[in-house]
Amino acid sequence: MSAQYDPHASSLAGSAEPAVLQELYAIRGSIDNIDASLVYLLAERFKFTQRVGRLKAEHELPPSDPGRETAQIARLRALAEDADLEPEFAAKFLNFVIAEVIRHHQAIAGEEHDGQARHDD
Ligand SMILES: C=C(O[C@@H]1C=C(C(=O)O)C=C[C@H]1O)C(=O)O
Repeated sequence: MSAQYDPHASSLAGSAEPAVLQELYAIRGSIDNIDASLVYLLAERFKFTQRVGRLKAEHELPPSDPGRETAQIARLRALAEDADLEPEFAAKFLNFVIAEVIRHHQAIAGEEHDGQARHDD
């Protein structure tokens, strides 16, 4: 955790009663915990997708898999509906993450290709 992080950083400090601010900070403590979990979860997801990227590059498979993506987006939309989360938001979020993963896979494939080209020299 960053040593400089101030959990009470706010532009609202002078605008509300101390009791209101106390409640706000308490709620924000949980928001902070969730945000930290999201970062750890995303980091772990990217570790796995990097493995997929290396596997695909080794076997000359394309970086993206549209069939898999369509199924995942449909699944996430349904989960979001059950969880009372905007399905459109869930789909946008997953698409955003997948686009980044595909960029990584393209980079890994490029490195693999460069490595092979050097090896063939
Ligand atoms: C991770 C993969 O590669 C890409 C990224 C995906 C993802 O981030 O979930 C899904 C499909 C692929 O377009 C995969 O094929 O499993």
